[in-house]
Amino acid sequence: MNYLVIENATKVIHKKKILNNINLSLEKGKIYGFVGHNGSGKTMLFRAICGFIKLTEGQIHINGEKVGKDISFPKNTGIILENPGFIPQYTGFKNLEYLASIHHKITSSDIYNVLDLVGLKESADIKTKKYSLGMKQRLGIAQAIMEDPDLLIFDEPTNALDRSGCKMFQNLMFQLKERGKTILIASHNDQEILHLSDEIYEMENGALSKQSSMVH
Ligand SMILES: Nc1ncnc2c1ncn2[C@@H]1O[C@H](COP(=O)(O)OP(=O)(O)OP(=O)(O)O)[C@@H](O)[C@H]1O
Repeated sequence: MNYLVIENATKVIHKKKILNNINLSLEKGKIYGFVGHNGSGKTMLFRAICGFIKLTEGQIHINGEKVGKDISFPKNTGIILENPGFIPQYTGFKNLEYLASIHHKITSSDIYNVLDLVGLKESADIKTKKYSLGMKQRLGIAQAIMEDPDLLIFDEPTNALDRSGCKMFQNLMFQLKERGKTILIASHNDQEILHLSDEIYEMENGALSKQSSMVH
């Protein structure tokens, strides 16, 4: 069974088809790249997968469970949609500790480890109001992966990241893929998408226009 199955996903807002009959079947342990012009519907598709919007037609199943019916939001999912927001007067560590207190899955040392992984070890105890854009993005990546989710959804994950940050992200993605995670990435960085993806989907006017397979 495929891990993530999207059938006839359509979203109409003000009579405009923002998502237009999208059908996709995605497997575990692969990285899927999504490309397309500004406004082509990548973020909206990711929002639908995350259960943040209700589809006008169609359905999405994750690990056999229907989003919006069996589950409101997909369990076990790490998400970056737009620029991650954090509590400015909390340190990087405390922001993650606060978010981790929702599920009680991970310990303080897990949080320090993940901060180390994204290159924020030295900045763990600095308030996020003093973080640069790229540091906040690294913290967003840390937050998305910290509870070791099976599904990862990244919208423009390397925005504002420097070269070492992009490299860190790519290495992390390959490691997570090796461990059987399903990863969706939308990006305008063609090189990055080509390098990372097993399959690339192109979106145009809310529809999937093309698919190309890559072999690593
Ligand atoms: N809340 C909203 N209400 C109405 N229309 C919206 C809303 N949010 C987005 N849209 C429209 O949905 C379409 C798809 O937007 P979306 O953000 O999914 O594009 P995208 O492919 O992620 O673009 P980008 O590359 O700029 O991130 C656009 O035409 C946008 O104007």
